[in-house]
Amino acid sequence: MTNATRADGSPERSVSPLVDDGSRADGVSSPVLLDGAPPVRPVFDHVRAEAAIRELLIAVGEDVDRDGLRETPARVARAFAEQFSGLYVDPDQVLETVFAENHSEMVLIRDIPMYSTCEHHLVPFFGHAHVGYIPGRAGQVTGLSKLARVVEGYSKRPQVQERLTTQIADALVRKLQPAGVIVVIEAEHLCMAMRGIRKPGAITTTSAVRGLFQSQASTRAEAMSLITGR
Ligand SMILES: Nc1nc2c(ncn2[C@@H]2O[C@H](COP(=O)(O)OP(=O)(O)OP(=O)(O)O)[C@@H](O)[C@H]2O)c(=O)[nH]1
Ligand SMILES: [Zn+2]
Repeated sequence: MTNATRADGSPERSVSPLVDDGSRADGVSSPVLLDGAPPVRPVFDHVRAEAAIRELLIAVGEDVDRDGLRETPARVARAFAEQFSGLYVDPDQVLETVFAENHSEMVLIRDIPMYSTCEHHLVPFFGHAHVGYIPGRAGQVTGLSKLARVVEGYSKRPQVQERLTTQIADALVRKLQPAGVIVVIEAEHLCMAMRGIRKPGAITTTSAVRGLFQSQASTRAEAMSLITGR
């Protein structure tokens, strides 16, 4: 990865920001921090994950050699690799697919199912993402599935809901140069439901608005009425 800087002195993104730039002395590749994004590793270390899960089961007092648990470390490692698969892709790259449709009105996908992992407790938070944008002057739109793919790429990481919401909005701004972006996420956090404060059913709503959705209350209200169905 290059360490170039922009004219204003801020760090330049490398062309392929998910490329790692070296290894630590212990042979573990070093994470790369990208503008506040979580550390990005080039590959999931299955061997290490399996060993760690085995240790965790021993720590809780389980017999890791009993029938039901023998395959569990490998299974959980595979499950974690899937849960955190967004660390190994660049969600922005899917937004390279654009069409010149000369469409200048709002495009909004409501109720995109979303599953992520709370980075504080490593348990799921899940719900729905609503993602909308107003094409920029060029009138370019992206593929509808690509909006859901961006949600997928950023949610399959250790996350907090606020950062997830912001990252999706900022990716759309970066790649589509739209006139406006709105992202709303509604989610239930299992760390608040199954443990701790134990409030199942409590829904957290976060939003990130950019451009016209930020500057025009009527545009934001129109999007919100489409999102809430009211
Ligand atoms: N802002 C924000 N907080 C989150 C999110 N997910 C989990 N949390 C909170 O992170 C906090 C971590 O608090 P700590 O006091 O460090 O951890 P804890 O002792 O396990 O806290 P409790 O959950 O209150 O038992 C908790 O208040 C969680 O509810 C998120 O997406 N956004
Ligand atoms: Zn949590």
